[in-house]
Amino acid sequence: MTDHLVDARVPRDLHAFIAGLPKAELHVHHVGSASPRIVAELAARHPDSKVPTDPEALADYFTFTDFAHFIDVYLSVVDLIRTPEDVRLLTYEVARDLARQQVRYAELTITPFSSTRRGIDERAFMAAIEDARKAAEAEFGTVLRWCFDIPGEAGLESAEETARLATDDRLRPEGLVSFGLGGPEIGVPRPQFKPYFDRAIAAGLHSVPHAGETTGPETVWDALTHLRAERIGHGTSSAQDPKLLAHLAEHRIALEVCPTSNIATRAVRTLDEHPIKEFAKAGIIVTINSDDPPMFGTDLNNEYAVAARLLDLDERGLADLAKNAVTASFLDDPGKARIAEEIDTYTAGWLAP
Ligand SMILES: O=C(O)c1cccc(C(=O)CC[C@H]2O[C@@H](n3cnc4c(=O)[nH]cnc43)[C@H](O)[C@@H]2O)c1
Ligand SMILES: [Zn+2]
Repeated sequence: MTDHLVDARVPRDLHAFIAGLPKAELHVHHVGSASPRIVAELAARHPDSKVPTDPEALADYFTFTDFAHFIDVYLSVVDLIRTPEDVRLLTYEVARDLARQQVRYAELTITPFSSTRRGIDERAFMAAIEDARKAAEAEFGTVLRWCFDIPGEAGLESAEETARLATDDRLRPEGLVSFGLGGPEIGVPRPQFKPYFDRAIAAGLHSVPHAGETTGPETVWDALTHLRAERIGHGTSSAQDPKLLAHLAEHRIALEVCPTSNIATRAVRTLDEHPIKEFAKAGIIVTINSDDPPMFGTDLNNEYAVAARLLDLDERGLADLAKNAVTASFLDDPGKARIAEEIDTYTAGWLAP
């Protein structure tokens, strides 16, 4: 963890505990996880890009005035990824960064439409991510699975293309487990995507749309009722609707909470105003995630430290958060048991007198 991420309000030894804690991450974006080094390297290959080629300059470039600005910047990085080798390099390096944080399992959200529409051959794209996934598992021990998401603002053409890539047995990658919906929520009503989620669910994929990130609780209800969401990306505005909080808790619909993301995109004003405490009080399964870590000046370990401060957690509380992510994941049962056991063993060893 780089020093600027260490929250001085969290005891140093809790940061050390977090750094070694085996973790799972369920809400982290492929392109959004490109490190400043990788982004700068890709930008240097494409001088026509407005993306800085100096990693140090990226911190300013990754400062957003609002969510729409974030999407613009995000797409400028998407534009840098133009070949299957770019895709493989990015994916492998993201896995390396996850492994460095003791992430044993991650569901990486990928937007294939954004790459195929920019000219990357669909079969070469799938081969690139699968090569990187297998290499990462062999070399880092980190298990990756994919979520393919629809960039909702790109409309039903992108929904059709994403559903085709996710359900055609000749194309869908072995690591694909879920189907999502990303991008701006404002002006992008969820119900229109029902046919595409129905196709994905019929093909055995799990539904995990973003909702309630930049719009109200009705978007979360729509994701639940029309898209049959099993988990919700962010779900931040759920805190405005006590009936929704109770529903999420009763039906064990986990929230993929990304605290710093919500501050960086101005969806939430300050961390102390983040509704994560309301979620925990309501008995909702809270998972902690970094979303687009380099873009938001954070990493997963820092997000656990933020959660420790906001929820006043000790080591056992942090271990429970990590196990929430394992429980809510789409990893097979033996894999879940293995990581949960690792978390318990690590925590017991840390707390042993
Ligand atoms: O690829 C295109 O051509 C395109 C055209 C119009 C709109 C879009 C998008 O909106 C892409 C959004 C992109 O952002 C990803 N993302 C990353 N972090 C978040 C988040 O916190 N909330 C919502 N979306 C996020 C998402 O996965 C899409 O790939 C693209
Ligand atoms: Zn996201």
